[in-house]
This record gives sequence, C-alpha cells and structure tokens, in this order.
Amino acid sequence: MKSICLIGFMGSGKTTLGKELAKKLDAVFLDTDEEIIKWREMDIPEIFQLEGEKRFREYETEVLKGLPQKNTVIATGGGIIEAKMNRDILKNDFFTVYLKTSFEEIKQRLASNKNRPLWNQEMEKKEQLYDSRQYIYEECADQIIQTDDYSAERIVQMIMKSIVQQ
Ligand SMILES: Nc1ncnc2c1ncn2[C@@H]1O[C@H](COP(=O)(O)OP(=O)(O)O)[C@@H](O)[C@H]1O
Ligand SMILES: O=C(O)C1=C[C@@H](OP(=O)(O)O)[C@@H](O)[C@H](O)C1
Repeated sequence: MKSICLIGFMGSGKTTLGKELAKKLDAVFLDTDEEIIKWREMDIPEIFQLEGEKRFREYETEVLKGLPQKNTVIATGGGIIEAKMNRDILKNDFFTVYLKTSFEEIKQRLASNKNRPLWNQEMEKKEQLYDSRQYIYEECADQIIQTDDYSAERIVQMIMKSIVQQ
C-alpha cells in the first residue's frame, strides 16, 4: 500500500483520524510534528520561540523526505503545504487526503488549544491563514473529505473505500 498522508488545517483531525486509520489498516502511524519533537528534543512552541517558524519549516521538509512511502499512515502539520518541495512530495510519493473543515468548526475544536503557536494569535490573522491555505491543500490532494458533519469512524471508512478503489 502506498503510504497515506493526511493534510489539513490545525484541528481538522489529522492525528485523531490517522491513528484510527492506521489501526484499521494494520499500518504504522507517524506524525510529522512528533518526529520533529523527537529529533530536536524540543516541543513545537519551543522550536517556534527559540528557532523560529522558518527553521521549523525546514525540519518539516527533512522529516517528510525521510518518511516511508509504503504501509504507513502519516499525520502532517497544518503548514506542511507551505513549501513547494513538500507539495511536490505529497503529490508524487503519497496518497494524500485533505481533511477539509470549516473555520467555524475548527474554532470550536481548538477552543482550549495551548500547543499550536499559530493558533495563539488574533482571530483575524488565523482566518487569513486558513483562507490562504485552502486552495493549496486542494491542489495537493488525491481525496478531499469535508469533515464537519462526520464522525472519525465514518471518515476512516471513506478513506478506506477510496484506497480499495485505487
Ligand atoms: N471528525 C471529527 N469530529 C469532531 N471532532 C473531531 C473530529 N476530528 C477531530 N476532532 C477533534 O478535534 C480536535 C483536534 O483534532 P486533531 O486530530 O488533534 O487535529 P490535527 O491533528 O489536524 O491538528 C481533537 O479534540 C479531536 O478530538
Ligand atoms: O498550521 C501550522 O502551521 C502548524 C500546525 C501544527 O500541526 P497541527 O496541524 O497538527 O496542529 C504544527 O505543525 C505547528 O504548530 C504549525
């Protein structure tokens, strides 16, 4: 099986669904944020604060380049699509699923967020970031799923159905 990359804005469910999907497929689960945290021995807010977002983006590319292209389910960070090289990798090497989620729904899901530095800014800025990324996620995706009205279990079923049809 070609590895599956889940992409989407912060709070779209990449980690939650990725873990469930990996269980169902009996595949390995990896999370690019977790890989960076292990490698750098710092959490994400610390990396943003001490090294800056630009460096964090470089780490994302390094991690993405080293991921297994078979039998793995990967939850990516919401900004993985910012770098052109990452977009090319997502398009060419993985089955990429965009978990499309409305901004209203994301606001509810992340109401008590602490660990996402880019969510800790003014609402207007967050909405601008959300708007600016929508078409980029779509451009990279083999499958797009609107998640607002579906349970994690149902979304996992939708992804499994499309893999079988591959
Ligand atoms: N389909 C869904 N419906 C309702 N809540 C969800 C759904 N998917 C994820 N969530 C919730 O949204 C929050 C963020 O999910 P998470 O998997 O951490 O997102 P991401 O990894 O994309 O940032 C969690 O509290 C999770 O339980
Ligand atoms: O959208 C972004 O730029 C980011 C999303 C986060 O991951 P999640 O999408 O898993 O929250 C994490 O990579 C970092 O805080 C930056």
